[in-house]
Amino acid sequence: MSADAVGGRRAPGVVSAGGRRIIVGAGALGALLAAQWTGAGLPAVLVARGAARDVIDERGVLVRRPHGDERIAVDVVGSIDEAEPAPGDTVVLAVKSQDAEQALAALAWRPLVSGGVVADLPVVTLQNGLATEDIALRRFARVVGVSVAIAASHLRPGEVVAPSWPTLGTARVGAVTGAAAELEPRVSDDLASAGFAASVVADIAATKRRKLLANLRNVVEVFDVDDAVRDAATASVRDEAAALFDCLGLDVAPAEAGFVPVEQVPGHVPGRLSTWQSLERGASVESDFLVGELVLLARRAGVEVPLAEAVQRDLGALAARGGRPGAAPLPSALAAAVRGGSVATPSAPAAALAGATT
Ligand SMILES: NC(=O)C1=CN([C@@H]2O[C@H](COP(=O)(O)OP(=O)(O)OC[C@H]3O[C@@H](n4cnc5c(N)ncnc54)[C@H](OP(=O)(O)O)[C@@H]3O)[C@@H](O)[C@H]2O)C=CC1
Ligand SMILES: CC(C)(CO)C(=O)C(=O)O
Repeated sequence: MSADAVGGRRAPGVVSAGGRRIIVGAGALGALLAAQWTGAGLPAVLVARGAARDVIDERGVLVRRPHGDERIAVDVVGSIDEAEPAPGDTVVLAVKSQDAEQALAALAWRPLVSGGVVADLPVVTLQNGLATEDIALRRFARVVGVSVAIAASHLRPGEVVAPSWPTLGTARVGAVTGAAAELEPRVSDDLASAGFAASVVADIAATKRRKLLANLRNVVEVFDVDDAVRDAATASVRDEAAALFDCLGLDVAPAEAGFVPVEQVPGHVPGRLSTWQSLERGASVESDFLVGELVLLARRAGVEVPLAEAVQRDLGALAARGGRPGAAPLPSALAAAVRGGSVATPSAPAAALAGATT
């Protein structure tokens, strides 16, 4: 830990040369990163809200690992101003995509302790989907995107299951514009210090498109499906998405070999991804920025993605009525595609995106 930081909180009047990681959002990734960085001696402060803030303030972050539970005291505050942001710090955005706009709007123009505003700092965007980098760029000149793969689970305030050890997951890092290019190695090193297999990639947007294809399981598994139907349905939506990217000429990074090994943690049911976790907690879901991102791209281009549309619609409606995972059947268009075994082909022309699934 740097000499000028107490926990992650800044000692009065002192600006850290290395800066602090100001993590916004105390869920699966944010609470875990705060715990990992604090444990590794890197200055970090967690901006949390609601019950998470109170629980973490009182008891620290409980990280549940394959070899046992660990409670790590972290510096937690309730607002960006309490974090006393200063030049040299880095903002790490760990909210879901649907909360990115309000979170960044609330902090961007707050003052730094020795002049300037928070938007002068670099921001690291950890979100799945494709939208957050542009949301950040609207206010921050230096944006570094990160695509994280980790089988983390967060169902209770202040508690994260991290079922892989000693490597927690993977992190692919890329500046969104040239203005942030020099930050890439440090952000990658930071994530390595937090226990991730981290590396810099040439095209973070292409990497996030690949991750979005993986995340289509997130939005399918919340319906009432067994494993076989889930996998077949995910493949159908994924093929439609891949065809869309292809048709729009959008690069998709090559697939990586799966997860780092996932081990057992007592009481934890593996394989329930972050959208499932949000629904289970009764929280808002990210689906408008996952499958909904595909719908947006398709509508802009005047093509149809009926499977993506059906999933977005039925999942949105499920969440809006406070439904829990499994409380809705697979959308009928998707069920029909699974029964018929029909999928879009990656090279399908625009018009065929709709036809291929009927
Ligand atoms: N979970 C995982 O394993 C993985 C997640 N990701 C991605 O990482 C991103 C973060 O996901 P995850 O950590 O799972 O999300 P979580 O829902 O677990 O955590 C997000 C946290 O941010 C809080 N929050 C929202 N807005 C604010 C705000 N304005 N100020 C302070 N806190 C705020 C939420 O509070 P509240 O609870 O009050 O809403 C919640 O605690 C997502 O884009 C996700 O897709 C990527 C890879 C793996
Ligand atoms: C698919 C997975 C687990 C990979 O990190 C993920 O991104 C999520 O849960 O949202």
